[in-house]
Amino acid sequence: MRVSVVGSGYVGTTLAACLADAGHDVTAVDIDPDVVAAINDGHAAIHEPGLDELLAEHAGDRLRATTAYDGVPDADLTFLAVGTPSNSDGSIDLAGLSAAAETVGKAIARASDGATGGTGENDRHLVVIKSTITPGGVATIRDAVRRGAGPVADRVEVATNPEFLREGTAVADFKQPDKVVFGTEATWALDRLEALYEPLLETTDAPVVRTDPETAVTIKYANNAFLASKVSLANDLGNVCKAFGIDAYEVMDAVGLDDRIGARFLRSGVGWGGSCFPKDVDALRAAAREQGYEPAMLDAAVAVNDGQPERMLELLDSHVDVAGDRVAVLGLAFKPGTDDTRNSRAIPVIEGLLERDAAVVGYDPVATETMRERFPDIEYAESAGEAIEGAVGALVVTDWDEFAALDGEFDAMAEPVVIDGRRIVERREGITYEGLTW
Ligand SMILES: NC(=O)C1=CN([C@@H]2O[C@H](COP(=O)(O)OP(=O)(O)OC[C@H]3O[C@@H](n4cnc5c(N)ncnc54)[C@H](O)[C@@H]3O)[C@@H](O)[C@H]2O)C=CC1
Ligand SMILES: O=C(O)[C@H]1O[C@H](OP(=O)(O)OP(=O)(O)OC[C@H]2O[C@@H](n3ccc(=O)[nH]c3=O)[C@H](O)[C@@H]2O)[C@H](O)[C@@H](O)[C@@H]1O
Repeated sequence: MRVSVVGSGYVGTTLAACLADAGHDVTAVDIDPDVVAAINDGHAAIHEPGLDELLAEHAGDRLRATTAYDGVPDADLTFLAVGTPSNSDGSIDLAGLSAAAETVGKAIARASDGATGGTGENDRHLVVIKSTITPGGVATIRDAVRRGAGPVADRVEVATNPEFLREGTAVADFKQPDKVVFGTEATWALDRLEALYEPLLETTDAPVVRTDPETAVTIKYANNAFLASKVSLANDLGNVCKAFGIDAYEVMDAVGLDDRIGARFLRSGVGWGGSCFPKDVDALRAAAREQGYEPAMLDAAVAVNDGQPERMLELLDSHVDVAGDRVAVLGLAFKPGTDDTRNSRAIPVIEGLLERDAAVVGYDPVATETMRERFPDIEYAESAGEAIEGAVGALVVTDWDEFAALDGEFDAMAEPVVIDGRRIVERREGITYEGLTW
């Protein structure tokens, strides 16, 4: 099938590359010429394991990138995968997505040249919202597409198909999803979505949920809200464990054996960050409040999460006064496997250290440059060993595997105080080790 994907970030590029890999003919559209050039060159503008290999294989063949929307009218489906950032009150900002939606509509209208006839399947256009939007946003985006399409608006259908991939494992998650959700009430649109996904679903047992567009996007929010709250509950329980000197990991490993609970997303520590959990939980809270409901559990999940970085800093304070001294922050990305630092827990940790007048040195295997934009004045090291050399404290914020291998490097610390926010460094002789919840 012919597919256009508008927006080539973490989701759009993964979607475009995986659909090309599944045999479809894909055009990736982005307003950023550097992103487009990178894809056409066979690599991604972002760090995502497995993505460069797919782009190298398919770019220039079944996958092309462009800043133009010319390919949209000929596509069987057009995905919208543009970002939906937060407004200051937590609600989502649909401006970018609406602009892209309207441009898609205009491209369809231009190609139709004002013709309004034809109700056959091939005269219809299917626009699929991949971006995460609240239920009320579906009508906003549908209106934007139809406004752009003008005289041919009634030939354009808008469906939703929320995405559940995680950064760092995006390609694997897209190819082996836990579920696929289609949100449309038009039979022909559902048929097209099913035909598109057929080669992907052949290789998985993933169940398909078919529902209306608004329910589909609500499933996405409920999913993220549940996972974020699950981690927050693990953190709340973890803080209780720490108060009793009990290892929260031993406790939660056992709790996770109950399959009503499940073993995943029970890792306590410095909390959740990233471009999605914080944004999506806030958007759902804002949307609920707008409807007159205060979502107490979600409010609490955020409050627990916001408290974890400060707990980490207080543990450091209990061992050493860092004013004027070097302190290493190990890990800047919001999770391992990505260069994304959006809402990384490293941000409040660095801010807290700067408030304490520490000389902060950050290290991350891939996310240094993105963090440098936010904190241009702190020092950045080339390795974890270099970062901790001469430091009076090391705060572990991201669970990169390489931190587990640190050993003799700790000998070069001025004071070997290690506060581990991710349970990645092992307790050992010669260092003062504190786990956040163990
Ligand atoms: N990052 C993730 O792991 C996941 C993100 N999502 C959702 O998917 C959406 C996209 O997220 P990301 O890929 O992380 O965003 P991103 O910020 O990485 O990428 C968005 C891309 O859209 C482009 N863009 C902006 N306006 C455009 C326009 N008018 N026309 C064409 N391109 C345009 C930007 O240049 C950028 O390359 C968001 O709604 C997000 O909540 C959903 C599941 C997972
Ligand atoms: O909507 C989205 O964009 C995506 O958000 C999350 O994916 P992502 O943010 O990429 O990464 P996660 O693996 O979920 O981690 C999120 C944060 O939670 C933290 N986390 C996760 C699991 C855990 O047990 N403990 C924990 O602290 C991670 O360190 C990270 O900071 C969801 O897991 C995806 O299903 C969803 O598609």
